[in-house]
Amino acid sequence: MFVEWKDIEVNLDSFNLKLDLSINKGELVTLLGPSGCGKTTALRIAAGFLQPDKGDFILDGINMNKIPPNKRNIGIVFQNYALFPHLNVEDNIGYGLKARNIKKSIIKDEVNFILDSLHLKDYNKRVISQLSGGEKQRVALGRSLAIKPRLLLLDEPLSALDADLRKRLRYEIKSIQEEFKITTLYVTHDQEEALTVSNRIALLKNGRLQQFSTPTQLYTKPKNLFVGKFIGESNYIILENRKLFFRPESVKLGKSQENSINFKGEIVKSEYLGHFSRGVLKTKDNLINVISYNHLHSGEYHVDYKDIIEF
Ligand SMILES: Nc1ncnc2c1ncn2[C@@H]1O[C@H](COP(=O)(O)OP(=O)(O)OP(=O)(O)O)[C@@H](O)[C@H]1O
Repeated sequence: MFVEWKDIEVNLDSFNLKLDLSINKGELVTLLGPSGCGKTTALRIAAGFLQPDKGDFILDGINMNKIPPNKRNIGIVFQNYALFPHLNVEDNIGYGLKARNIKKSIIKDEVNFILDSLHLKDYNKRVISQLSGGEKQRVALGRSLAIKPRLLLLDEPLSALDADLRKRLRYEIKSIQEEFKITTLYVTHDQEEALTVSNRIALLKNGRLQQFSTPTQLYTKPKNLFVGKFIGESNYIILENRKLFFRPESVKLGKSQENSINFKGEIVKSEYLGHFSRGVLKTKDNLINVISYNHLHSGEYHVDYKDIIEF
């Protein structure tokens, strides 16, 4: 394992985090979960801003517990940029290299390479105050990449940006992360962001890891109801004393003969969204969310057993 939170325990006033988590080299892992679940706490342990009460944080085989933040060679990007306003773009990106007394000509080449990768070619002399939010965030990313960190920590890096820009930048972050092959811990409370950028997602609730798996596994094979409901849309109904969980897209039109549960009902709510429709099917006992590529209408529906999880 390249990065490891090993038997970590943190006790804050009214919060307790227990964490065992590891990241492979070159992997992007997202910490996801509702507000207050402990995402930032886990990240602060990695950065060295917080000492765990128990356990070890290990990076590349070395126990980091006693190593101060500035000696860990970890890059961090926060949501609020934290750039130096009095320095231009190239000096911001080259800052960490200059502090390491690296030759000017080497810094220049490195900064240009990074600017190129971040689609910020020729931005060298631009002043920070005149950049857009997205550009500032790319410069912040560039500054962390320049020091060739062993681990990159991204703490809600896109939350200060508008929805469109967030979508564009998350793809950019992913492709840069892959290009630089940089091991990354990404913290977000946005499930869509987590699903699109991650190799694996660690979903936390109240300081406990609920599931650690690929986005597909998390969506299709949630280990408990919390995970199932947190990711995507879902149905959870009780039928003949059985608690059944299934996704709206698993509800299919028509009656099925075998290995499925049949419903008969009326579509009481329906939205046409172009390439698909979303609606609510009212049966005798339940309201069931339905998503379909066809227009929705009242009648017989079924869900195959293979698409149902019993919790
Ligand atoms: N220094 C501290 N002293 C006491 N309690 C703290 C401290 N820092 C954080 N907490 C508490 O620990 C819990 C977890 O906080 P944390 O910031 O890790 O959550 P989070 O998952 O990052 O939430 P958010 O998405 O809102 O940022 C919260 O209940 C918070 O109030």
